[in-house]
Amino acid sequence: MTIAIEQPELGIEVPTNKNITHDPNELELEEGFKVPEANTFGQTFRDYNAHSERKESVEQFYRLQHINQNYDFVKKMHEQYGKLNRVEMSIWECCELLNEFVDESDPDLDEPQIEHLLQTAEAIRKDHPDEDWLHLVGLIHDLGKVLLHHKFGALPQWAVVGDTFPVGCAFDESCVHYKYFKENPDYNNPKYNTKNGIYTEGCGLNNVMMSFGHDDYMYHVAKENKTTLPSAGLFIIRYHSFYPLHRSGAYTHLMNEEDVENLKWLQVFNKYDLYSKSKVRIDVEKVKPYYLSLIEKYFPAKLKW
Ligand SMILES: O[C@H]1[C@H](O)[C@@H](O)[C@H](O)[C@@H](O)[C@H]1O
Ligand SMILES: [Fe+2]
Ligand SMILES: [Fe+2]
Repeated sequence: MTIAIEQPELGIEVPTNKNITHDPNELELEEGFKVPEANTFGQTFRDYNAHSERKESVEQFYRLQHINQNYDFVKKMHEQYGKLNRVEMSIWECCELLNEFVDESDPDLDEPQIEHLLQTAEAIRKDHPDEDWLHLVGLIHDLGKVLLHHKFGALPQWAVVGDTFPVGCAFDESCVHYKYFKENPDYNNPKYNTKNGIYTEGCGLNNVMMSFGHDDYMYHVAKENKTTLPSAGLFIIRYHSFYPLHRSGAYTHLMNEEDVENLKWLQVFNKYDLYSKSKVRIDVEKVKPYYLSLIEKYFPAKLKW
């Protein structure tokens, strides 16, 4: 059974001066979550053109992602990874497997993924203490990155992380490092390179095939293992990397009414996913009992992955 939740009142929450803390390494959780002015490298968040030690490697990541993620590739990956016949494990075991990975697409973070999961979840918990389902979504939203692990065939980073976008219709110019799509075989394919491509206006995101990666995979894992998370929670997991939509407002012509409602929660979530990235460590052992209780509430003890 899926648990019903109320809609949030606000859409996007932009950083305001009132909430800014001046030390980027300080994750201030005392009086609500404060949006930092800069990331750990002293740059604005998600500035893909800023000169930083990660700029070149992040750009090379997007080059490969944009060349390789086409309609046929995504279809093939759904067939291979949709079966969930690789591993049986609990949600917490998966969190621990992520310990060794650093996301090569991320200009704002070079910490192991488990830190990011807890930082996101704890920041949400501070501001929305009663939405326990949203705390859990914070903890699990990036678990699909386990596809990088050798137990899952050690997929290349371009098949797992980075922003996502629909395949089967034209790539939108708001995508990060858009220029590299010109080398994608779908770019010149008339079947796939018009505004709607193979889709129809208002068809609903559920009918749109997204580039393959950790979002869609984790959505599938949660759904097939019969989570009781509300539909907004599943929507957040599935589309949290779809920045062209939730940040730039592209592809809205493909949404239906349900998507419009769910998008409000995704925009609440995004603030914590993005701006909680920092060098401040969370004491895992201290918060673990709380998260284990949430996992027990919303998931079976073992899941098929
Ligand atoms: O680099 C990041 C990272 O891979 C995140 O997990 C993803 O959700 C973002 O969209 C992406 O920009
Ligand atoms: Fe993510
Ligand atoms: Fe994340």
